[in-house]
Amino acid sequence: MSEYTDEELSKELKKYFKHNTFKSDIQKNAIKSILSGQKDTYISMPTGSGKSLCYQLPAVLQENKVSIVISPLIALIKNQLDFLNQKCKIPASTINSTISSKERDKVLGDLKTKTTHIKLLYVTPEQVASNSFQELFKLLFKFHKIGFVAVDEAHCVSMWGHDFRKDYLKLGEWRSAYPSIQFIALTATAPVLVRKDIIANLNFQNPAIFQVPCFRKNLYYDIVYKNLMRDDFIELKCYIQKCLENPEPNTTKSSEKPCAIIYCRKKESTESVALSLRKLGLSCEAFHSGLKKSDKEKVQDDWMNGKVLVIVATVAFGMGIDHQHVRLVVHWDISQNIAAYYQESGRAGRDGKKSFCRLYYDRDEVRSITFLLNQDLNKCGKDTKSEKYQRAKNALKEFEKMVEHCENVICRHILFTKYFGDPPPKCDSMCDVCKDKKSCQKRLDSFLQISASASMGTRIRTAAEEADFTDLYEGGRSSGHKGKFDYYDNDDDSYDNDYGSSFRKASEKERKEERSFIDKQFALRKMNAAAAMKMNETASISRVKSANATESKVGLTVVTRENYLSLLISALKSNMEKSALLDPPDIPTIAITYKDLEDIAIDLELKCFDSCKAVSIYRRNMAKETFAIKNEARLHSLIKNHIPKKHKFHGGDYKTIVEDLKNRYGEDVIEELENEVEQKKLKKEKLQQKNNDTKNQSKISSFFKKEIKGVEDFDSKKTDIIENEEIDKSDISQLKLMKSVLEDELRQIQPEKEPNEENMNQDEEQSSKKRKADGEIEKKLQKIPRIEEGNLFKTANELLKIESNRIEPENVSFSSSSSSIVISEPVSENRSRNKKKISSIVVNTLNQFYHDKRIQGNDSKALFKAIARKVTHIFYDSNPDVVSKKDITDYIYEVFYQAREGIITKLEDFKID
Ligand SMILES: Nc1ncnc2c1ncn2[C@@H]1O[C@H](COP(=O)(O)OP(=O)(O)OP(=O)(O)O)[C@@H](O)[C@H]1O
Repeated sequence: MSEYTDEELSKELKKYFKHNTFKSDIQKNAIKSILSGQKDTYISMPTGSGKSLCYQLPAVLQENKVSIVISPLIALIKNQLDFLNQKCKIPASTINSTISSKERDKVLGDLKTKTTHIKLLYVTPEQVASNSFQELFKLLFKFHKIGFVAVDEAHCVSMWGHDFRKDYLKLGEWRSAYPSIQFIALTATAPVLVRKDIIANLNFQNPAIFQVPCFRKNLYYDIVYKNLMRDDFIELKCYIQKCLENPEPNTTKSSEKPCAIIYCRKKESTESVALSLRKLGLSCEAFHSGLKKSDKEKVQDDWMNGKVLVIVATVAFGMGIDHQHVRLVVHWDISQNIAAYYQESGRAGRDGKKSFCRLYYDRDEVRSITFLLNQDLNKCGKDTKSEKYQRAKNALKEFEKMVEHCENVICRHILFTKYFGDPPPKCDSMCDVCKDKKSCQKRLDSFLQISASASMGTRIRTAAEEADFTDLYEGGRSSGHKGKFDYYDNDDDSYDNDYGSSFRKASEKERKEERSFIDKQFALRKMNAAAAMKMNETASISRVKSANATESKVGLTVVTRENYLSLLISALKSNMEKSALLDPPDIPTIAITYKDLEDIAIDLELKCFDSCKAVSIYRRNMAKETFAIKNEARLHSLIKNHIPKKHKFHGGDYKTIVEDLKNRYGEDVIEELENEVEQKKLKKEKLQQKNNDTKNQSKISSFFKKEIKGVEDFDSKKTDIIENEEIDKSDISQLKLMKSVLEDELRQIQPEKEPNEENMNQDEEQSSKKRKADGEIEKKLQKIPRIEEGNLFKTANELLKIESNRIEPENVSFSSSSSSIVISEPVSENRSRNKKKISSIVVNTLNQFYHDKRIQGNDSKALFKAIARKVTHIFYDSNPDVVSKKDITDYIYEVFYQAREGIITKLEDFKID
């Protein structure tokens, strides 16, 4: 190919494309590099920056040669051909199914003649793979008719690209067969990983790389939390109107009118959003794959020509659509990853004028997407190395990055520069964070608080909800939280026409009545929506993982799982608060947020869910976990070892943390927190002084009330502190008491056994076997809080000694299937022996609760006995031929749990499923 001077090149640009200058130096240099014909070329530029010209101009300038352009979509090809043929009068064509056989013959004829006129031939990767194309290419290559091959949307080559296409992968092999042909890869701004993949997969050798920094300084980015919106569509409509304000309405051609795209995740949402906005008087249409072809074309044309201002579409819309005057791109639902978000939002402001990109965020959507991504991952089988698995895993990871960004207060442009490996941008207040960080933090805090209370089943109206969010509208209307009717008090005519003026004229009383009416309507709408969601999509909005698999455990519902999850979260929170009081950390642990506790709980809940086959076991496991966490005196290991997802930046030395806290919460916060820590230390000292106080509770219900109170106090932030009594190891009287309780109990529930030499020897021989079996219980019981090591085992061993005199150990064995101890002897054959075994397990398990002061009061001994007797009888009377030790211990855990929850208040309430 020939070398061109800048001047010559500019002339050609003007001649063929009517542009006076190149859009950027990168565009010009990339074109020059291609024209020099020496190297494969990688071009990465943001959407709208004129990538196509980089190959179109060099293709046009090559005499008697055709350049092949590989493009993923027929629709994209059609757009390009319309542009080239109609607007630029450049001969370009395709040979796909969209053209008639006559046209096809014409194209092939032109390509095969001595002088070829067609400059660009567009094909899909699937066509490249076809024999007919391969033959054609071979022929053209033979006669030196190939200019170069351009691979458009080259990220499709990379497994990590958001649009990966298997057929694109085959291009690398094909490319290797023609090493002398120059290849060009073009993609919108791609992350480093994708760039490396493209270059490797297309077998590029030492390519020339042209990459535009991803920062778009004319785009203003912000995030709005849906749960802070008073009325979604009214606010959305107002914002759209604000963004589409046209300072010169009379002189603007209709095709140059400012317009907007709203992206929704689902087809149904595009319809419902479009309908809602239309009802509010906005010129708006839905666009999605479910529409008839003719309807789609009409909607797209109307939008392109300015007849329709807002198009509400799924993310498939926009690829290859060249509209210069998109002033606003709204993501009504969160994007699936940063690259997609960048590309989609980047369709705004192609003309370089200030434009807006807003993302509306809520956790329900996050849950749905996470659920779907997890489902994809689960479908990939167990081969974690397979490409499918890796892609699914990566998709989940990429989505989590998006979520992390939305729940953080960091410059919105930094999200992109970091992702694409560019240096930090000079944002210059072109995002909500850089414009007003404090206000963003406030909104995020409100969002998190409301999300937390909503997921706990409560709806707390916070002061933050009353905050002023006027700035979201860049001086336009407020979102309604400041004053309910600020909507109606500004001078937006379109709104006044509907409601505003009537309000101004109305008397104060009438206004109040109307306010309350509209308030109710708003509430009703939200409630209806929520109810509908509950009925139809409980699983999809649930926080629990694998929600759709819930019914695989017969009788279990997502709602039940949600409830248990909430209790788990509440237990974690309570544990964190309690442990902080008992053992205040040197630095406040604010890095752990509600979201982190939720994450921990979700994983734990999933473990319980996955590991059990029956509902009852699930319930018991969950109860056990909750109970154990709630009563752990020290910071629970799950919290301790948790790496917070969204506050990673809290890490570092004390100085960094303090700096960060200052930035986030202002100067005063450090002093406040230090005082708080001081007070906590004092409180701890006081507590330790008090720790010998015994409580006067003689009834189960009064003891359990203590626990219930803990839950009730959760929201009011009072912490119910269970004394961390250190039981002295040499406290013989304690041991004696336990021993006497046990002996007493055993006497009550079974006839005294006469020791004889034979069974004494047997006991001796097998006592170690028995201890091993019971080791499993001990392991489980270690989870019960406030039991000092040594002390517990001392006591347990004491108890075992007594029991070993009474139990026939040969009948106690590990079951291979459940690893629980199974008493395999039929009850009918030896009922009294089985009773002993049941009672010993019951007593042994209960003992830990007793020892841990879970059974307290004036007559705790009697209470202990009563519970032991009751539980023993329940199992004995249920008369199972095979009773699992695990069943018994699980049941006891559940009894305590249910009592704490107020389900059991007296012995008669003890039942078995
Ligand atoms: N030098 C130039 N001067 C003026 N306009 C230009 C120039 N180069 C390209 N354009 C115009 O810029 C717009 C965007 O170009 P193009 O569609 O090639 O961008 P792109 O980077 O390929 O975007 P996408 O990634 O969305 O496909 C088009 O309307 C194109 O005609």
